[in-house]
Amino acid sequence: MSVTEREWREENERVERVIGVIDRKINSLEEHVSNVRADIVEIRKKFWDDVTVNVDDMMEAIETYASIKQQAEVLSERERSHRHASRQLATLKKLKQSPYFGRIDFVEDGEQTPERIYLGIASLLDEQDEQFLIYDWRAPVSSLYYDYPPGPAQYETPGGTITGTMELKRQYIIRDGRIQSMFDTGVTIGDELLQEVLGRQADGQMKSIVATIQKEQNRIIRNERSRLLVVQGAAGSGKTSAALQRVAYLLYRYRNTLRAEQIVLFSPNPLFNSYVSTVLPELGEENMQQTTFQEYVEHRLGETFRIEDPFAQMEYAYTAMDEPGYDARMEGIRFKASAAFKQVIERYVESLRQAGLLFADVTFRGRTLIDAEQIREHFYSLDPSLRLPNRLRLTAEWLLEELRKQERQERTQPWVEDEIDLLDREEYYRAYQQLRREKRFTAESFDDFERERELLAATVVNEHFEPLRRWVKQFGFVNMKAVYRQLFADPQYAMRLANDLPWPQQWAEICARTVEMLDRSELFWEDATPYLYAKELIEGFHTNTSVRHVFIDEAQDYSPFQFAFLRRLFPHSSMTVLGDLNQAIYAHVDAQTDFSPLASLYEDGQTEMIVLTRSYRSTRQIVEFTRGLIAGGEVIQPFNRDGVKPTLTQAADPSDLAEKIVARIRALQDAGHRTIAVICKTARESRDAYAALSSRLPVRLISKETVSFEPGVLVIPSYLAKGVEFDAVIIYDASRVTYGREAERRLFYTACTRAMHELHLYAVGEVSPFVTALSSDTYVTER
Ligand SMILES: Nc1ncnc2c1ncn2[C@@H]1O[C@H](COP(=O)(O)OP(=O)(O)OP(=O)(O)O)[C@@H](O)[C@H]1O
Repeated sequence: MSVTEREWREENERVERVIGVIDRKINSLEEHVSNVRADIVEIRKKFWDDVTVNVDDMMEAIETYASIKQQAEVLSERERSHRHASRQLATLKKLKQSPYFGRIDFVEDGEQTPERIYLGIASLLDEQDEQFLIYDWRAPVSSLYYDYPPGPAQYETPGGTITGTMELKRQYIIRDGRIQSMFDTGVTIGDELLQEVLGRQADGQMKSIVATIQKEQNRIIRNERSRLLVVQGAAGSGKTSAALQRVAYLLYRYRNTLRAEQIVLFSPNPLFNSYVSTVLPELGEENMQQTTFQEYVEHRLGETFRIEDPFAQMEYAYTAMDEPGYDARMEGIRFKASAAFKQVIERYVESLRQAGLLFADVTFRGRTLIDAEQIREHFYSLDPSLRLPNRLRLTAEWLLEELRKQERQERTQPWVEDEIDLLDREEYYRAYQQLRREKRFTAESFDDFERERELLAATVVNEHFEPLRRWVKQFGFVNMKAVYRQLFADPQYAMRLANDLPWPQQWAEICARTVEMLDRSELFWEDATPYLYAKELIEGFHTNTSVRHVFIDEAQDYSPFQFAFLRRLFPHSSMTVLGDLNQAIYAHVDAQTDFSPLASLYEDGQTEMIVLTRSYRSTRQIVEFTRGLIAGGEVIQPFNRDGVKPTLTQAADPSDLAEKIVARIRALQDAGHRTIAVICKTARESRDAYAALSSRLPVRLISKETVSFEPGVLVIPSYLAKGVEFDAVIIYDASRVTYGREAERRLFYTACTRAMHELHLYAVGEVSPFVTALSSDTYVTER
């Protein structure tokens, strides 16, 4: 629909008018900010002048305290005001560049005239603070824009449903305060704007999509009904984008009660964290907390074990096929992530209520104070109907009491004397002063040398016992490593617990490998969650009660174990879980075919599932190629953006391969592509590719330690490219040797679907059967 000249003029005038208002607001806010800043500097400078520090007299001390407190409160109020104003200023400056991106004219039922609603990244009131010049995209009325074409429409407000008719829906591209283009649209969100947005070059950072959110994505963003929202979405369907806009939405919707740090996003790797970190600031919001499951495990178990990282496990799964024990380890990886093994752990822990829990001696300076056997006897003498964590708490109390007795005896040990003699003068004096203070109100005199030695001895021993008490309070006396080891030490042990459960054939070998690792204080990645789960069942669950929303991206790579775990960790939190089962690349998810294990996490009726099948990232040609790589791919709909077909090039040998790839990269650069990724299957292959290419052109090797990437040419292992995208993707080796086994199909699919504009595959020798099985008109063979 075309927009008339008169309308163009009116719209231009409106933009100018609005920018005028923004300018004036910016000016007055800048003045305010600078005044507040001056206040803060002044208060900080005079902080100690205004308070009379006199702590000798009780009354004066109280006054001094009150005065300090008052000053501190004024200061923190000013600082808060400064932060708030600075944030507002930053948002206004963004609005000045692009005040809004959409308009709807909506006539509410019962009204005569339509209201014009302009949508932008934040609300803006006129100078009288009466009329909205711009509505925040998250305001209830704004959902009309995302959900309906012109015609009958309705939206929800806290007070109920509002119905009416949308008479117009218009979109704008406004840059540097000027309308660059504008169009009216009949369908939900017009193709033109999306074409424009999706056709742009990538710069290594994810973008906000507020102007073009699609209806089905809006359902995810504004969902408030479900405690668990599960999104299964095709590659490039906007799962991550929707998740981040949802964070922004929640921060707006619950702005009086929810803070950014109460939202946690679990991401697949640190690189991804940096990739998405700009979206929320772009929308004028603070970033949520970001972490990875690995980081959490490290935090909990890193002091006890050297834990294999998930990428090392992945590297093993895809490179070690010829090593002895490979099949057993892979079977172990799958089994240890399964619901069956989770049950084994639960049954095992249950059995420990009667017998079998293993303890550690309580030792001090190389001597055993209370041995494991005594602890065991005490523990099992407690009421067996009590839960394990409660019995441990009682045991800890008993141990602390025992320690108190031991501590008293310890004071006469020769080492204590030595230590007292070694106290430097200052410590001695401090101890002396402290003792004097403590004795101030008693009748005893403090002249007695013996008495002084006694008290110093008590202090010294007390200090040395402190870590031991802490250790007891943290249940260090449970020999958790031995408890977990016991499950594998005799292969029959766990099998007896299993009876009806599916069981791995190579269990004996799995057990032997696990024990070997544990004895070296190492933990395979596949053991990390079961170990932690068992530990928590025995000792009581750690919980984080302040977090309100947990987002799990790339959820297909989590085991049911990990989900159950996160659910317990964040008991007061809702969850948004986003994933694509076709991109499940971890060895443990082989057997998992859907997200159904999630359904049991919350009560009935609290879970909702949304499926996204439209893919936005890649051109139509790329989607038509990639969807053929997976079963059921025909449901994936490409967004209709045109590009060149993927190419397949066979090279004669590795040096021919490098030459051809270098030529391709140069051509891609000449065509204006800024981020070009040479995707390899593994880190090992990446190193080879890097060695072959880096002497001929500048390339950057991405490894698991890399924390951010900039535009340019990258060589990257497939599993680190998860979740991110590039203008052009080169598959370094699409041969049968590299991508031939069924287990490699999803890895291959994940790698190919990272491409936005161009996809080029290379192979030395026989081509991967995943490609040759495709219809030959989905790609072009080049020489
Ligand atoms: N509504 C939209 N408007 C504009 N761009 C969009 C929209 N939805 C998605 N995109 C773009 O499509 C690309 C893919 O989005 P995103 O990374 O969120 O998908 P994903 O489902 O998480 O993908 P994957 O599972 O493959 O990692 C991004 O460039 C994103 O900006």
